[in-house]
Amino acid sequence: MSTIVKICGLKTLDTLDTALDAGADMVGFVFFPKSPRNIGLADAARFIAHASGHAETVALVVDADDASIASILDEAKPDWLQLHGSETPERVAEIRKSSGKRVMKALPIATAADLAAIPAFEAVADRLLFDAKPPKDATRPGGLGVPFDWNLLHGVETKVPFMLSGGLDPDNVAEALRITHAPGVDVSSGVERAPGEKDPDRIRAFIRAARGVT
Ligand SMILES: O=C(O)c1ccccc1N[C@@H]1O[C@H](COP(=O)(O)O)[C@@H](O)[C@H]1O
Repeated sequence: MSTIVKICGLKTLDTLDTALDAGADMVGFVFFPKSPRNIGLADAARFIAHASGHAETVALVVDADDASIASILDEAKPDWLQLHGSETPERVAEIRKSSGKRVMKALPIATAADLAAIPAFEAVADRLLFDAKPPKDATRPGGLGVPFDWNLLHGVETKVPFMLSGGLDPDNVAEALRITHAPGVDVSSGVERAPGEKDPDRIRAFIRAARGVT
């Protein structure tokens, strides 16, 4: 089956169109003010409406409260919520139930011990996202362009599908897929020319490489 590809942190209609035309399965919009990819509700609503029917749309939030989630759902209407903070399994279950949306929970990975979180989260999420654990002084929990040791995922089986992220780019995604057999990949920094500024050529190259087309 073809690898699911998500391009995250889109902020312009042009780069959204590049991702859609290149065949992205999922497109992500970041609702986190400290991120260089943070997007306003009005733009997100416009872009999500534009992408609807062409790719699944994802709203990325970090430890968001109920009111913030409600306004994203009301105005932007994404298909998925990506929970990229330190949400507990109970909070993930609550958000999934109250939103009625599919929920992807990001799990920070640095060592094999971090995989112990899988059972609690696979019971409450529709999809897991394995991302590199951020350094303690990081200003955001993801989107840092840093990979983790993909060999940690060797032989890992999950009850719900998972995606791989963290420092992926057009040059390393094929190797990451070879090692992890991930059903899907998610990228942000690796398809940018500067933080928050997507590069159309890199978006196209990433999708080609993830699909095994060079
Ligand atoms: O992209 C961001 O700025 C971001 C902010 C806060 C949480 C997550 C964020 N991005 C997600 O992080 C991973 C890895 O990104 P990268 O490819 O290493 O830059 C990815 O899932 C993004 O969706």
